[in-house]
Amino acid sequence: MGKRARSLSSSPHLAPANGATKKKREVNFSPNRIATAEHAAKADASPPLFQLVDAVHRNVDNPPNGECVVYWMRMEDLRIRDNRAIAQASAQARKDSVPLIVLHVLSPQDYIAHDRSARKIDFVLRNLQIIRSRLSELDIPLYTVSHEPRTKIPAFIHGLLQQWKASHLFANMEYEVDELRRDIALSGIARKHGKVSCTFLHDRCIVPPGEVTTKDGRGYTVYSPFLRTWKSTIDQATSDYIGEAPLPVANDPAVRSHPVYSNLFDVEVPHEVEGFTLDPKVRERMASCWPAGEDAAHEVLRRFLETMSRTSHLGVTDPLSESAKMAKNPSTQSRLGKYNDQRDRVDADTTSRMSPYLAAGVISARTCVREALESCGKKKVDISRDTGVGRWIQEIAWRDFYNHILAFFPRVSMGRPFLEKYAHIQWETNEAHLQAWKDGRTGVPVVDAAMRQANTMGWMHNRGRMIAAMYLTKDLLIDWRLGERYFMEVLIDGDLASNNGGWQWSASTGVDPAPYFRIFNPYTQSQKIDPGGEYIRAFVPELAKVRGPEIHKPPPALADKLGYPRALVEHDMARKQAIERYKNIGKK
Ligand SMILES: Cc1cc2nc3c(=O)[nH]c(=O)nc-3n(C[C@H](O)[C@H](O)[C@H](O)COP(=O)(O)OP(=O)(O)OC[C@H]3O[C@@H](n4cnc5c(N)ncnc54)[C@H](O)[C@@H]3O)c2cc1C
Repeated sequence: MGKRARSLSSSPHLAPANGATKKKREVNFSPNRIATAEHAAKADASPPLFQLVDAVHRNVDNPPNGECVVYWMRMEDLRIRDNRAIAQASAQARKDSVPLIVLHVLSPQDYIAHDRSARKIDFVLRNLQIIRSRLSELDIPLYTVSHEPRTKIPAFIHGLLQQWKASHLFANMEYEVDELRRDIALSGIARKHGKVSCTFLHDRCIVPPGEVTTKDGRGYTVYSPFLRTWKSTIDQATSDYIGEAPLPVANDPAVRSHPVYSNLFDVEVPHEVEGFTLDPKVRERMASCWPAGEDAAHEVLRRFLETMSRTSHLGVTDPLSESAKMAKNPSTQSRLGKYNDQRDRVDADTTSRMSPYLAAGVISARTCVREALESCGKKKVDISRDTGVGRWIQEIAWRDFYNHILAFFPRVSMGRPFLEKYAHIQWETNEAHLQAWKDGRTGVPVVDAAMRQANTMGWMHNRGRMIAAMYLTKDLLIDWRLGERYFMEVLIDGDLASNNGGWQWSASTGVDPAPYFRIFNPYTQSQKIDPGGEYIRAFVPELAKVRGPEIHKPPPALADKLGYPRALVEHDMARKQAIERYKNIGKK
């Protein structure tokens, strides 16, 4: 984050709904939340990604012989398969006939600065535990270490590299401002000492930021032309963009008796990080809804590609619990095959639910696209609006798009609206309304079902996210950043680029946003995405017995009788007020 101009006010600690057992750790650390317009403009003028790319070009070319190669696995990188940095690190280690060491740094201050949810940290640890044992089978140690303060991480890493006599470090890039600046700092230290070559690779997106640009080299800010160029870029070298990176090769088992490296095998992955402890019941529920590990991620994907959707799986379920029904013709009948028509329905598992795995890098976006195309017998990337696979790949392209925005316009990760003119909208500061929204007690059933789905599962359907976000920002006129932060605190798939993109779209402050005057009517949305009310009944038990259209908008007398809250605001009035507020920026 950049220097703070002001911080956001909201409830001082995590809402209990997210399962964190206590207030975030008592550390003397208060990250800056909102940069000034000047700092944001400065970052946009010289995006740190391009400084890092430049630093990589000025890397130490021929480092002195070392005794190991290090791969630094980040929290969005939690896999061994199809991972470019570990593949290159392994190739370098083989070339130099030295062992490969894998490093993971837990950084609690970064978790606080980025509003990481305790659920996400738990998911990271669960995945690391599996990775550790997989790597151990290859005689590769995974060394997990916690470090504070976060500003000292570059020097700390460099110290470790020296201690281990490493010649090379490889890592996949993270596109958030703080992380880019951290890597630039490490590159600088390494160059100054001249002993270690640090290589940062593009791996998160299908097409790296910087490769899909307008004719004059700028980042696209509208999705449709981005998508067309994205596809034509991939078509020029499909296997380069979606081909699989090789697996790492096993170390010589002699590494287990090395005086220094042998000890690294003994270091276990912790079961929790202080301040991010989950209530045991929530932990169990998260582990059941989101089983960790690459095998689980691949199986979740396989089922999406080959099996039919289930109404029994609209909510809290183990995605691998019962055998899903195989589609006779997967390319038209599977969840992928029907994605084009069914993706907006919230009353079954119509979408892939891959987001926690993609956000933590438990599976690569390349693998998802490759396997989706293979399942339909396609060789070229399909982005057609008329096929399930085409529509689904368009969603993966949205993920790329928002990452490109993050890289080209760092302001969005500095708490600033993409459209600076909206910085001065006068938001309401109604704590009771904000809390009701968080708790799923707004009195609008579809909004409440969506929020309770997030609170219970750590995940929400895309339509639910759009409706809940639009409701907070337009009906309640509450600052989108408070919603953005709450989603990060409660979701297991919290991802800065997609979350910020989604919030700024809903608040009409972002790239290619919903125009401010086109405000969702949550009641008509509800009828479209949950026509029979199954989704609402699953998450809002007060309404479990309501049948017919009243489920979408219970009359006040019925709501009172059932102990369900009355609507906080009247939608038509709220809509008019929001349009006025957006038209007259700065005025209440
Ligand atoms: C307000 C708001 C907040 C959001 N916050 C997040 C977030 O923190 N993390 C996150 O991963 N996604 C976020 N999204 C995007 C989207 O809602 C989720 O990616 C999607 O619901 C995940 O479900 P799925 O895996 O079944 O998606 P599918 O429909 O199966 O799509 C496949 C994948 O494509 C990507 N994708 C799909 N839709 C989008 C989108 N609109 N923008 C970017 N990528 C997309 C995701 O990686 C997803 O897993 C947000 C959207 C909104 C409107």
